[in-house]
Amino acid sequence: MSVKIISKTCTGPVNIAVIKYWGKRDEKLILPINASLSGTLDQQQLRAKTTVAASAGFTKDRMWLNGQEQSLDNPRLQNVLKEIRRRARKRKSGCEDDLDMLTWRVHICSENNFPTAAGLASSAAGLACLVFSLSKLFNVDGDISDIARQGSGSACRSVYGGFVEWEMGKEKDGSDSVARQVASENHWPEMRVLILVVSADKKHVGSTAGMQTSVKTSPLLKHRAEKIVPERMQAMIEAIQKKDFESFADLTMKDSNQFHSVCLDTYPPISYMTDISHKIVRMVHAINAHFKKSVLAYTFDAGPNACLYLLEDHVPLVLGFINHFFPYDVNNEQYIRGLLSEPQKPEQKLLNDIPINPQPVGALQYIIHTKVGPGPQLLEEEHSLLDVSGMPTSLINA
Ligand SMILES: Nc1ncnc2c1ncn2[C@@H]1O[C@H](COP(=O)(O)OP(=O)(O)OP(=O)(O)O)[C@@H](O)[C@H]1O
Ligand SMILES: C[C@@](O)(CCOP(=O)(O)OP(=O)(O)O)CC(=O)O
Repeated sequence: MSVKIISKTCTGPVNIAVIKYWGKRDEKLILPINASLSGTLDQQQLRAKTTVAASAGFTKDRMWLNGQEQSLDNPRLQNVLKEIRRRARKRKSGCEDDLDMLTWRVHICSENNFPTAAGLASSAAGLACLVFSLSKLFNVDGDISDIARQGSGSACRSVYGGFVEWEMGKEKDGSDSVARQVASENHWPEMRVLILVVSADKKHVGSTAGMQTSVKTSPLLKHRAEKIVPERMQAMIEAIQKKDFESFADLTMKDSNQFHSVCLDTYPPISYMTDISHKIVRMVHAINAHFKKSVLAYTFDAGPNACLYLLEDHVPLVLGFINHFFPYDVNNEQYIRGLLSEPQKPEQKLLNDIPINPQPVGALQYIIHTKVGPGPQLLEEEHSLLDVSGMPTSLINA
């Protein structure tokens, strides 16, 4: 007789911060030195998908990512598993069909439908999805953002949809360093996001190591955390609540610029943005100058890729500008991915006003057109990535 397997499959979203998290006050619990705020992106375009299964028949915890077995030795993954089991035990809710699932080992299988470890926040989507899936498996309810936070700081914001704040908190045990939804994905339905992928290569300094060096060496980071971010968070929350795009955009760009200034203020310095990233910055400011107001905002994480926030009405013209300054290979049918929108060619006299030379074909690899979306989703059993024996349905990169 085969041993019973209980499993859950979920998807989890990426989030892109508009007020950046950079720096920890506690490395193990992952407690930040400042609050942060992000938009959760729609899972139609970017998502992690994870199946977690528990069975008395499994001999050890195992994990597969994008078709390859991974070690679960990683302390962050261990902390997440430990914390989920602890919470399930505490709530006495870990039992299903009167079986003590909490002593069972788990199998985890996950895949991302976008490049992993390429500055597109795969860790945030992946860890939020993992924690959400485990919470469904072990019937842990209530806020799980503090568990996701222990997997990767920014992951705590991906457990909610819409616009999400990660409160810095003050407690030593991290109990008040949690994510909170500022506005749902339905609050500002016109908000769109264009991700300009400059490079999908692995970054040379990871966020974890980069922010450790910044905390140790950057006086600007200290000033930012103490003096700048608290006010900026208030202003950003207000801008979102009022749907004031200009304020939202200005704050977003200033915060991205300050985060990258902190990186340069780090010793030795860290530079994530490339020449192409800086040309995107110039293009955005030129477009905003043309409109005589901010209609477009850039933000860059720990890599060269730009994330542009804008309102739906401006997407066609902005895509037209991007195609002019960053021309693409016309044979590349996959250049603009995601939501459909026909680029609108800007008038020549308008382009003449912008003192940027068009870049050679290939400066941008591709563009993802998406919007703000909901938090993690529970899927039906038929979507499982594990078969009836608890092994991955496909061991080839899915
Ligand atoms: N679906 C997933 N499930 C579990 N863990 C994942 C998943 N996707 C990514 N990860 C973990 O996140 C790591 C990548 O994180 P890393 O911070 O290097 O890149 P990133 O999140 O794509 O970029 P960034 O944080 O700069 O936006 C992977 O090596 C893996 O350990
Ligand atoms: C630049 C950022 O994207 C940094 C993200 O850092 P991580 O959350 O990846 O770092 P760890 O907590 O060490 O896992 C800014 C942000 O998302 O707020």
